[in-house]
Amino acid sequence: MNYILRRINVDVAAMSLIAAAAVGVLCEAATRTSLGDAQNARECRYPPLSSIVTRAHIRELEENNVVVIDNVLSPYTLRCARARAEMLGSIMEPSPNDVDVRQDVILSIKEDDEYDHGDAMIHCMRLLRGVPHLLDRFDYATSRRHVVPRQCQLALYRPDGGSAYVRHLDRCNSPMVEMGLLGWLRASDYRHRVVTAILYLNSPEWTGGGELRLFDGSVDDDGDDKDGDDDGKYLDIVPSGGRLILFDSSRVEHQVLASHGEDRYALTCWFNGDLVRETE
Ligand SMILES: O=C(O)CCC(=O)C(=O)O
Ligand SMILES: [Fe+2]
Repeated sequence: MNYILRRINVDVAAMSLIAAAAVGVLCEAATRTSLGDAQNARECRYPPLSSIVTRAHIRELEENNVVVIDNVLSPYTLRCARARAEMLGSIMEPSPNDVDVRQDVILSIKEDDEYDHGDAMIHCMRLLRGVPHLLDRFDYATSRRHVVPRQCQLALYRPDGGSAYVRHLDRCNSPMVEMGLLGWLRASDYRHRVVTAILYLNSPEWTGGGELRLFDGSVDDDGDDKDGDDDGKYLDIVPSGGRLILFDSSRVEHQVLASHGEDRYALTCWFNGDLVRETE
């Protein structure tokens, strides 16, 4: 009898431990976010951006799901920001994604990092982070109540012919049943992405490949199904230095092609928010 009671106690203790551990893992997943210190659009207002991103650009973003704006940096600012990116290159690391998915190295940077990024890189971060304020000001119809992360992603694709990023969507639209509860909870930051903003820090006359290939029904007009495969039509964006691209994170599938000749740098910020229309 004593033996049975002891055995039950051990089993109950073991089950309680397992349940507590499971709850702990789920709580960690549910509360995991890099947006804890994010700001609202108004707090990130950046006046120099008002002369770069216009009402017409926001209308174009609504209509085509993408807009490309060139020469947003002066040659001097671009050179300084590029120099800063190159300095950071040595401490950039592969992303936690599967190595089959992307082969770039990345670094999360923000204005108040312990090391000073210099005026040019800070200007670039402020330009990107200022975008949601203009989305609001010009009544962007696709999403609202934007959340602006403090951090931007600096990415480097080395010109090794193999560093690329497979076709993907920046917003996670996969249902819980497909991802599993844990993966789904962990992806909460990605489930609310609405707009992607990328600023390229390469030469303005870049010829090193590394195009950003956009797949999207509404950009087909300019796209060209060059290889005739079943990928459908696409639009290739050359990552020229000083080029800013905004696209709908919930709709525009894209991939990065391999570059050659030179290191390819991109600074990216993803904005979360509430989609006004549901994704199909
Ligand atoms: O660098 C680019 O052009 C796009 C990178 C990208 O798709 C991403 O980091 O999610
Ligand atoms: Fe992406």
